[in-house]
Amino acid sequence: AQDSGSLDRLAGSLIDRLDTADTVAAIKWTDTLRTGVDPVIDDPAREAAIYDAMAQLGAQENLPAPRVRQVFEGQIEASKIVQRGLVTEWRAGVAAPAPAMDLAAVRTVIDGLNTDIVAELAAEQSDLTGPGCPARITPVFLSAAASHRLDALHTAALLRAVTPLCG
Ligand SMILES: C=C(O[C@@H]1C=C(C(=O)O)C=C[C@H]1O)C(=O)O
Repeated sequence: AQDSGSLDRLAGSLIDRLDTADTVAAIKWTDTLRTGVDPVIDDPAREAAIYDAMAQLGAQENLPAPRVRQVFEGQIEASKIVQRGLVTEWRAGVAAPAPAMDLAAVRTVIDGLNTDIVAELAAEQSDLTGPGCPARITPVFLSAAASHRLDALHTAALLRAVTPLCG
């Protein structure tokens, strides 16, 4: 697809997924306030389950497993950039928001967005290949970041999420 409307949809899904990091961080921080145990940002078992499920889903769309893996590494690392950044602010005394849902519920939201991202990757294959890809997609994502009023932390994380899209 050549219209940037569909790249906008992919940008929206990446930003929606990044938004979930705020909720996940607030859940983990609330646990920390209750238990005194440092928040654990990394959950390797959950990450492995995502990589497996998305590789299988991608295969149905003819997306190579290494490509799907790289894209989701980008999404997961981006989430962790936001979570670590927010926890650092909260540790420094900034008030954390009360989480709007529990971890199981937000993970269900993330699962849905993961599925959307695979479908959009498959649909946008032609826009996401070739040497012109970074120059073509970066402005779309930066303008989506601006229109969603992402702060510096979320914009930096979004760029991490965008980096592996060109493949
Ligand atoms: C979002 C979470 O935090 C981290 C990021 C993940 C992700 O982006 O999917 C998965 C597991 C954790 O390493 C979570 O724990 O669910």
